[in-house]
Amino acid sequence: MKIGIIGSGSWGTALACKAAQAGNESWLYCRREEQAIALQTTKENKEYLKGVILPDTLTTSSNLKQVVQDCNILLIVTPSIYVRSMLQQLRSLVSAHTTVVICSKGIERETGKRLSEVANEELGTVTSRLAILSGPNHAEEIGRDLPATTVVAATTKETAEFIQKALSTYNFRVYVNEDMIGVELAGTTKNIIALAAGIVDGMALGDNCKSALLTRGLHEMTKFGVALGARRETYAGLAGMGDLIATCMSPHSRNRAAGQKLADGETMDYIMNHSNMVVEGFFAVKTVYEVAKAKQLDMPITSALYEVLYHQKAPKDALMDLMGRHLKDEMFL
Ligand SMILES: NC(=O)c1ccc[n+]([C@@H]2O[C@H](COP(=O)([O-])OP(=O)(O)OC[C@H]3O[C@@H](n4cnc5c(N)ncnc54)[C@H](O)[C@@H]3O)[C@@H](O)[C@H]2O)c1
Ligand SMILES: O=P(O)(O)OC[C@H](O)CO
Repeated sequence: MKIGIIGSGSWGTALACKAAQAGNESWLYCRREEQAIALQTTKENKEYLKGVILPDTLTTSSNLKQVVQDCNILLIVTPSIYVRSMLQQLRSLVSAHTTVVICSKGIERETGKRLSEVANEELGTVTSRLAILSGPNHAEEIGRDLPATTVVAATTKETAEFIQKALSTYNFRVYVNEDMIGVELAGTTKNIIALAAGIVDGMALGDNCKSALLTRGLHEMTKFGVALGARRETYAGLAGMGDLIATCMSPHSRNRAAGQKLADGETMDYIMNHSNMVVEGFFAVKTVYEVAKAKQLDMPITSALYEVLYHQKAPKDALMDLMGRHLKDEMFL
């Protein structure tokens, strides 16, 4: 099978390695021709996934048509802010037999739409085979072929199982889940909690505090997802709790690291302008905050982080406000 990967950052590169390892013809699209040539000749993506040797069955190209033509599966792995414009470029190249899988984690900033909704708007007249892939997946570890799992949810179970078979390897176990909304929103909202987890680490608030943040964070993620049509059970699975743990605990997480830098006194503007890597939680917090407000959902951690990131509230004041909230029943959604 031919698998095209759109986005040659760390996750796109790691997924391209997996697609090749699973026995497929793997085509990685690079926006810049010099990057495509560098990756092909050095067999390494030094900028985004240093130290991972690219397999010989992985081809890089800056020619979008060459990558997309006759693809059975197309993985979309750009940062969420570029997904719509990328899908618009793909519309004339994708055919009815192409399965399009969104692997980015986020929701559209301007509209609050899920990326699979955006994909349906942009490609729905061309293909109905749309899917989401999400889970506890640090590119650095998957690139090194450490054992990992992920979840795929699609418009039909048959489509999800098709992707499952195409991408699974002896060390990469792909599960399917019927809840597209939950898989997608869990992957988006865990980045918000990961930013907060980095602040907790940076302020040395301790393990009790961090585990409280993760637990109450999962509660808040679930509340948001269920209000938007997700299934509660999804949040106890790999795309929910699994990814929350991976992102909040890992030294690889860019979201967690950004939170830690904030606690160390760097500004969010500085952090965003001094990294070539995407910090999705920064965008997600604003959009999720606005959607939650419109739906009158009480999202205290998201709201606190929104104040810290967008209105320069001091993290210690946000913490005091969270701890001083009215006392309540733990399970009340
Ligand atoms: N890195 C991971 O471990 C990981 C794992 C799972 C999901 N994701 C998700 O995958 C998505 C991509 O993240 P990443 O980590 O691969 O990216 P990255 O941070 O490693 O790299 C940034 C990417 O943005 C691309 N880019 C920059 N400007 C662009 C533009 N104008 N148009 C299109 N692309 C542009 C760059 O080419 C590069 O591919 C994100 O939504 C992220 O949350 C990442
Ligand atoms: O490095 P982060 O924080 O973008 O997280 C990467 C993945 O989403 C972890 O599953």
